[in-house]
Amino acid sequence: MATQKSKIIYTLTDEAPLLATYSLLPIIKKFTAPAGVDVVASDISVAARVLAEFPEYLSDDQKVPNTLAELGALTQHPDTNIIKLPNISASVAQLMACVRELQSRGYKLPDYPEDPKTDADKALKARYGKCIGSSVNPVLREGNSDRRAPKAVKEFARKHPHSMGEWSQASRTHVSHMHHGDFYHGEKSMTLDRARDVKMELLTSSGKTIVLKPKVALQAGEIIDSMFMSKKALLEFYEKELEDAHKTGVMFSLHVKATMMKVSHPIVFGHCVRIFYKEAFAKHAALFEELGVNVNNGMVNLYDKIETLPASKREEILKDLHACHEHRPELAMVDSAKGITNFHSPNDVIVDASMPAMIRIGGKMWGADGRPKDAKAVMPESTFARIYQEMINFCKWHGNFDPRTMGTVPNVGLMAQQAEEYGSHDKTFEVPEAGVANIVDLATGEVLLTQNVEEGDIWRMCQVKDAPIRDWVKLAVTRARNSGMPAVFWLDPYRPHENEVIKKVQVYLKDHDTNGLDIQIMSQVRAMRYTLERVARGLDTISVTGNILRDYLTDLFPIMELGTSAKMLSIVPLMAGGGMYETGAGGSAPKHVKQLVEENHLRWDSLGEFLALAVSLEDMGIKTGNAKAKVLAKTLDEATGKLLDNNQSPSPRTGELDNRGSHFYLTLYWAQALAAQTDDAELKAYFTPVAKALAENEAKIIAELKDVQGKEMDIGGYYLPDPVKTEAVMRPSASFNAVLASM
Ligand SMILES: NC(=O)C1=CN([C@@H]2O[C@H](COP(=O)(O)OP(=O)(O)OC[C@H]3O[C@@H](n4cnc5c(N)ncnc54)[C@H](OP(=O)(O)O)[C@@H]3O)[C@@H](O)[C@H]2O)C=CC1
Ligand SMILES: O=C(O)CCC(=O)C(=O)O
Ligand SMILES: [Mg+2]
Repeated sequence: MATQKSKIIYTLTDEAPLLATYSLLPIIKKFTAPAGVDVVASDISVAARVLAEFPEYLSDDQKVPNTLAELGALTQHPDTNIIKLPNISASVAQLMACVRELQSRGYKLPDYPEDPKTDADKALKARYGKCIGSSVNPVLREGNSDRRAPKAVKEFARKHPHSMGEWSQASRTHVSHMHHGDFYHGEKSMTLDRARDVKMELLTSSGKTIVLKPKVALQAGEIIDSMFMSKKALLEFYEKELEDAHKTGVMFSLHVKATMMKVSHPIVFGHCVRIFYKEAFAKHAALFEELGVNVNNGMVNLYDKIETLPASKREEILKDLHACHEHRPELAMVDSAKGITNFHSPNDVIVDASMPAMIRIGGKMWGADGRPKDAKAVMPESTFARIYQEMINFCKWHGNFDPRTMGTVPNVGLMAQQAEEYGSHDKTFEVPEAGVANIVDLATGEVLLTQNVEEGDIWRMCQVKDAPIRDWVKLAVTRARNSGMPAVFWLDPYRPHENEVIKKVQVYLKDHDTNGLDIQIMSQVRAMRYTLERVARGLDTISVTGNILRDYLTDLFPIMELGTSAKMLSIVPLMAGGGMYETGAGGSAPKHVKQLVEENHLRWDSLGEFLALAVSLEDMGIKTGNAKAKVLAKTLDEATGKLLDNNQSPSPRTGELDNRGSHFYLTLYWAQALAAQTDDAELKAYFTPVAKALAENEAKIIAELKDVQGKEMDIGGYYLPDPVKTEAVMRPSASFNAVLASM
């Protein structure tokens, strides 16, 4: 058994990245073994997390360890080296589908109690709640984020530009956000003078005290914020924007981040759906209540619930819903062929990926007729929505970006220890009664931050600890120094939270030698404008941002520059000294699974995995003095470069080279690079015959990989695919398997 020092943990996740792993991981294991590096798989899929949560319902042979908790603990160990692939951040609908699948496979899990009445059901729902939304990344991300396009990838995009839509100056596409009553406008923030335990409590107008969060332990120097979104202001905002879109004939498109903001954004989403279908919801209020309809989980929830009704009642409801469309704007579609709108599920349209996709094609979303159309992109919370409007303004004036010439925008993101809004879901509450919402020192009774709130407002507390900010500033200076690029902190002095952050940044910058570096602080909109003026001139600029903008910008710029964020290098230097290497900056591409199952073609690009593995091996080589690991890293990078040069990344079209074919070419080039290098004679000797065998069998292997395509495939499950069936599908070339087996 390898020690922690020579171990790389490779996560098994969900959907397309999991399928790709069935093909890639066996290859990686064969290549790393001669360097004494053990690559071990660790299952953190949504299915595995559900099973780990409910051992008492399972037979002994069905029980699985809580691998996520184990990995979380390992992030605190200096030798830890994790390669993390994207995983599903499940909506309620996805969780329920996963549970149903597991039940059908003989796992006697309890049903998910959507509308719990008893205490037992409430407890069950809370346990399932741990598996919903973004519940993996915050546990593993015990460091800040360094995401960038590697040079070879950027060069490739310059030489082979992806398609970009036209931006017309007459485009009516725009962003709509709230101008009052949202989290931005009432925010209060402070830096803690000393460590304190606090509680979050509501003193209601009727005289009750409701403790919403009994205890949060805060550290000295930590920044905390108290903010709320007014329900009244939100509803007025939706009404106004729906009216505006209808009157002006522009399509309505709602963009939220219900995965990460798993408590607040489903509520924000649900209000929009209920206002859109106001009349139908009013007419059927009692019935919907009885059925437990909850459109915070999307219209899919309503459609599922009414399934149980007699056909005539169901038809009446559908007719009434339909009638609402008459006086409402056209809705953007997620799948126009299937009639699935933007309101179907809160996780279908996720801000970070959906806004760049829209901007990339010239400011269009898909209409019900399957055509791209101008849209009103509705993002209620104004804090970060404004950056998109700024980019749209720029595109309308200057036209779309040109991947051949545009500069690059790497990101250094404040992420560690559940920083800022993305760590706030356990401190987010829908206010049950009007009153005063206080954050109170438990020991002294001092009220630290106070807000006046009304029934239905969403109140939350955010935290960011001092050490992560210090580490983030250091990472920014290091990246600016190593890249020679100017670095801009995107921080808004008018926003109380960011004003506190600015004070710290100014102090911590002094800890470093910044001589000759160009480091500035600008509010988001100015930072966007400044960065875009440089981007258009081919100049590079590091964005140094908080956690939300880290997420947003690391899809936004890569999608413009590279056509996808899957090609990003995404490093998390763990604060305890280890490393986590994320693969790309995108998600798990659910559409890709469908194509594999229907046509046996997997268009997932594993470039993110190749890049992550190379830095993971390099890091291990440096930290443990394993020279062979360094050689593996260097040759892997050469192989990746060659794969790009030869344009052998997966094609989206069935019948052409797919994920498995690109894995073959990577294997061939990696073996050839190892055979050609002279730094390590043993590796050279080991890989020379492998390279020869792979090259000799190239035509046969590629033919075998191509021949299987075009037919339906069975992988035995979606959330828990059958390992034997999936391996057979993902490793279909007998000739390739034979070469690997001979190693
Ligand atoms: N780090 C993480 O764990 C993350 C997880 N997620 C999760 O992923 C799921 C899907 O999220 P979504 O917002 O749709 O974002 P995705 O990034 O999964 O999908 C957007 C589109 O990007 C393209 N894409 C992404 N990765 C690749 C790749 N490696 N190769 C080729 N194309 C790629 C695909 O385009 P095309 O269809 O044109 O091929 C895909 O449809 C959700 O459950 C979400 O929570 C999201 C972001 C990060
Ligand atoms: O954890 C998630 O839900 C998504 C993460 C994400 O989008 C990102 O880190 O870029
Ligand atoms: Mg993201």
